[in-house]
Amino acid sequence: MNNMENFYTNYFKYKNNILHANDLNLQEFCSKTDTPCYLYNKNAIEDFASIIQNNLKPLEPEICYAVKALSNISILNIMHQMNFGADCVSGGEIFRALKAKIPASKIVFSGAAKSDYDIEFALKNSIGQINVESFSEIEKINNIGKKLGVVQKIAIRIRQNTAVNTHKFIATAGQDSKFGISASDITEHKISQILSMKNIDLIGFSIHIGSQIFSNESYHSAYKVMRDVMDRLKNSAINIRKIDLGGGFGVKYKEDDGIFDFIKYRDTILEIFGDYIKSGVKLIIEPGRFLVANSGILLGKVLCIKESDGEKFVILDCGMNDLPRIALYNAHHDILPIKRNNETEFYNICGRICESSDFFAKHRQISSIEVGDFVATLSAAAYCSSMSSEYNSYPLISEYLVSNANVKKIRSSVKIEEIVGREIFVE
Ligand SMILES: Cc1ncc(COP(=O)(O)O)c(C=O)c1O
Ligand SMILES: N[C@@H](CCCC[NH3+])C(=O)O
Repeated sequence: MNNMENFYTNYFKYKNNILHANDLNLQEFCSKTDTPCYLYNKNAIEDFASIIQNNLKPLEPEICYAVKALSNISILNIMHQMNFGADCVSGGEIFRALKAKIPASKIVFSGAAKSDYDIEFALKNSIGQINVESFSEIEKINNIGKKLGVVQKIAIRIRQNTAVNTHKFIATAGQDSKFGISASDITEHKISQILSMKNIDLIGFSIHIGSQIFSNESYHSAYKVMRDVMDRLKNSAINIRKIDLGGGFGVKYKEDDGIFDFIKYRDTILEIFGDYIKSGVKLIIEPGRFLVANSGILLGKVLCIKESDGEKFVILDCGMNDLPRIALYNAHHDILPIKRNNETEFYNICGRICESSDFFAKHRQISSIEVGDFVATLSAAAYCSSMSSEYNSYPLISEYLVSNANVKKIRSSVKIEEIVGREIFVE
């Protein structure tokens, strides 16, 4: 694999015109399993992790995987085996990370606003760091810390108010961003107030400007904002021990997409924070998408093919409930039939949900398919299962993990009886 690439093509390949995940024949797999389902490739995740580790080695960052990207506990345990911590945005994600054996000390709790319940859960479990996003949240943590007899380490998330080069729905910076505390509000006076709180230990700053970012300029300008705040506070009593740089590294969804330039990224960090790193301050990064996106596929079956007014429609037994990214962000996902032949056709490939935005691809040329054939939607690991829903009363689907040629189930689908069983029938 090209050291800088993290595309899926090394992990999902045709052999004798049948798509394989490593050495696993996906035609055989789909024929005997419960499609639709997701299938993730452990070898791919490990390789994508090495790309980050190798390129950022000189910085020795602590890597905290952003759990929201793909939150299955077996995936989190792969991250743990690689010595990564977890970036969580809810008590539920902290629960998952702990269940996956990630040490509490390696858990960072981020999020625009946190409930008392979640803060209490975090403090009771002695998590490593909370990235705070408002001054009122700091007071809340201090009060809960007092009640529990805990001193909580926090970092202040700095708001970046200039636009970031990515889809506007996945930017967490810009004028209308709800995330973080404005740099101008982080004054020496505020810092001394925080330092006087007995149940708070202010250990540094954090920033996260959005997701699927390729532009080094976006990182450069955000990290400069962070550095300027740190410089301005040089004479305060703050003892900076952690600089949390967030995640957001862009991945390839199609052949002609760019690749994230980790060397430029590394140089930017060294340029802006080199002196802090030299003096022993630890960096944290929080990659989510980059570690998993191209490790996974969504496997579905063709339920129906029809031609209507000259347009060919393929309808699959999965949909936007399983993979909402296309409907939400007009995202591109490659689609490959499991059995390939020499004929191609242009299809509108749709999900089975009763929404017109439920499609996988419009006018996409792929190898011709028939009813009953299996189809893979690629790059389906980041923000797919974790954002899926039971819309139209379709249960969440199974998840599988392949490692070399071995495949294991890592989540079972549920039965409709279980879903309806949560409801309370009031007549
Ligand atoms: C605070 C925080 N850190 C890390 C991430 C991970 O981002 P990505 O999956 O783009 O690396 C997110 C998601 O945007 C986030 O909100
Ligand atoms: N859900 C988004 C990423 C959001 C990242 C979290 N702030 C996506 O599918 O691309």
